[in-house]
Amino acid sequence: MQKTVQQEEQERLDAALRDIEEQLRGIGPRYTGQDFTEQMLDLQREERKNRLEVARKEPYFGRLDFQELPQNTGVNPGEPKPLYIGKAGVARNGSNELLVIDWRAPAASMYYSFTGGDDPAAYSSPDGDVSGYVHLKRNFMIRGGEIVRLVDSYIRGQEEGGVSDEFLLYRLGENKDNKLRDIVSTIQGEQDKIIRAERNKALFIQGVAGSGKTTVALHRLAFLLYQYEGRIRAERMIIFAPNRMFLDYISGVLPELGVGDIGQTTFGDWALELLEHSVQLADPSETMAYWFEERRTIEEIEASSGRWKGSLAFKASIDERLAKLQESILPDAPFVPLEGFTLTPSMMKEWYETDYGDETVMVKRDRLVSRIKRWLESELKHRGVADKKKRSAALAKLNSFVKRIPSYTALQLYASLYKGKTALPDVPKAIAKTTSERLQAGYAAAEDLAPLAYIHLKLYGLAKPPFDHIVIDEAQDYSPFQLEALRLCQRTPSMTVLGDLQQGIHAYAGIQRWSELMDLFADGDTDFFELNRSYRSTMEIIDFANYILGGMTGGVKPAVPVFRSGDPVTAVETSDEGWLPAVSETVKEWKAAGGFDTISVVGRTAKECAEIHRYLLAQGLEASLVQSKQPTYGGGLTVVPVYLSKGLEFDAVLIADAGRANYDAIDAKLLYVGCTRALHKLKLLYRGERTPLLEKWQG
Ligand SMILES: Nc1ncnc2c1ncn2[C@@H]1O[C@H](COP(=O)(O)OP(=O)(O)OP(=O)(O)O)[C@@H](O)[C@H]1O
Repeated sequence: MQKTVQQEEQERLDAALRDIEEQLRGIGPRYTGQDFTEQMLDLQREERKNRLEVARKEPYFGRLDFQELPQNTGVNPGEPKPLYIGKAGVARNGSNELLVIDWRAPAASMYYSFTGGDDPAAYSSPDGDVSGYVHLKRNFMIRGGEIVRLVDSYIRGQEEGGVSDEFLLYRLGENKDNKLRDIVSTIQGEQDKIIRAERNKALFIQGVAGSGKTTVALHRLAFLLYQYEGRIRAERMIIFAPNRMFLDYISGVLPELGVGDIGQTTFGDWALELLEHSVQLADPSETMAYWFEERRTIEEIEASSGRWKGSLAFKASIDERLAKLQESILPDAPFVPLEGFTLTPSMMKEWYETDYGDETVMVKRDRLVSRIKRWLESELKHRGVADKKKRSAALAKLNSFVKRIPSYTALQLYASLYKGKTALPDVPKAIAKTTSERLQAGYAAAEDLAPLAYIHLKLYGLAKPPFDHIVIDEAQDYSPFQLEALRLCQRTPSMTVLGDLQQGIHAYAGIQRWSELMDLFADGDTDFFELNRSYRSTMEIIDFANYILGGMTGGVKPAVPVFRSGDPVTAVETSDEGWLPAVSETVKEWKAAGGFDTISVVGRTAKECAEIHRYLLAQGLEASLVQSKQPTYGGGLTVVPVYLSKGLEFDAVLIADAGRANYDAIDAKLLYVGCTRALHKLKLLYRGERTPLLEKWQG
């Protein structure tokens, strides 16, 4: 009897797994001796073992049959060869022949970029461009050594010749837990272009909610490490995310891709470390409370201190102050510690400018001071000055001379911008007052950290090696000044900067246009990508979210759904008394239906969430409340303020109260963020009048 495709593939999988097991058995115990060569060999064995262990779980997820065309015409192409593509490349035991090719390898790029049709496909390899025909694209889902799903998304010469989305749709239809996952088996062409984009540029990615920005950035790191092995190091890459909970949420992806050691931080934590914790961060929940717990007007947002301090105009004032400081370092009078001893200003200038050329201003200043001290010691010795009195008079003169050479910490210089004679004339009075008081109490607000970090870097430089690559997530919330500070930590721009202007809910601190950030770089050092397809939510949810943004001006781009249909979105009115029972009933109903692993009740404010949370607990529901300083997100049933839900996703979302009192016309972005967290199910309750954003919605 003829074997089915599934049986043939299962046999091949069994053989691959046997090979992998055999190789794993062949790796002996770890070397613990002192021999350096043996230690290096041991490290290589460990790396191989890690790769094999990744492969043992799921050796591959795809197969591409490729018939390479010879470079010189007239020669017949060979037979199509199957390429099995997995998370980790594995060679056959005892040979160089590849059992599985790594998803990041040049040939594997066709698996992602090939869109069907009879024309040749191509990829770039280190030996030049390779082209040929794709005959088959097959997707597998392998669990516990068994092929549980096999889908051919392209067979040459069959049907319409396009690549089908069936496998992608199947994956998108799955439930989510409390961690973001890798997507190697279903990376889409437009995402693959970003992942494989060249290294020495600042890539800016504008992507709608759920377009895979965060996921793509993480895959890009894994790609860069593979492609530029030895030239880019994991310890010199860093990911900036908005908060600790978000970092916890994304923390699974890189290990799944076999990548470790990449720093993950928030701008605040990074800046505080750079400043050696010379200042404490004021509680960010106060800022959140100010902007989100009460109503704020557009005028208040535009006049916010965060916007002002994040601006390039403020940076220009700081640059001027730094230039003045630089000029004031060199003494213009000679140093005469004793009669007949003279150190001329021109000598000091020569040391300062020639000997310490590229160092930052305070480093140069400190070296100059040490040099003056050494000069005095050697003069005293040289001229045989033994008299104690004379020596101590000379040292006293030295002390008063060097004291006059200005010395600043970042904090001192920053504080001087707001107070006293040195205050900048153009700082708005209210900003100067609150900032000064805060700094005096030993605290900085988030908005102070970019200028502080920038000043520190300009004064003292970077104590650590520069970053090889920087990822900034939710970059629409960054000010130009923040990015400028990070730019100082790199020799060449190599960044992935991603965000969504349509989710720019921290408008009091962030940007309105990407050009505000892109203009910081030289022409040719940036690239811009747009991701408009949304993979997270069903068509119904995306259409609804697009509707919310529909009334907004300013080049809003609707998200394009993948053709995945689900339940219609509903909006239900409740009375004040019936509101909390309605929230709890909905949750109970969803739990009883059993179709969702993660459910979220999204509230407008922390206060509203606390109220809902208490009620749900009293109803015997196990719910957790997300708060602003939370380090982890546990999944299950959560109650979360809408402004903290950004970046997360849930199988089902209930917007607790979409009434007018909660979401006014200016809150479109906030409601959009809340609604686009949902994968499969979205419902809104509202008390009293509906938000004007949904006034004409026919749901
Ligand atoms: N190619 C893909 N295949 C399968 N799933 C994908 C793909 N691209 C994205 N996803 C899924 O879509 C969801 C959204 O991804 P991600 O959180 O990275 O998007 P985002 O653009 O950062 O979203 P947001 O701006 O809303 O935070 C995730 O569940 C991710 O696994």
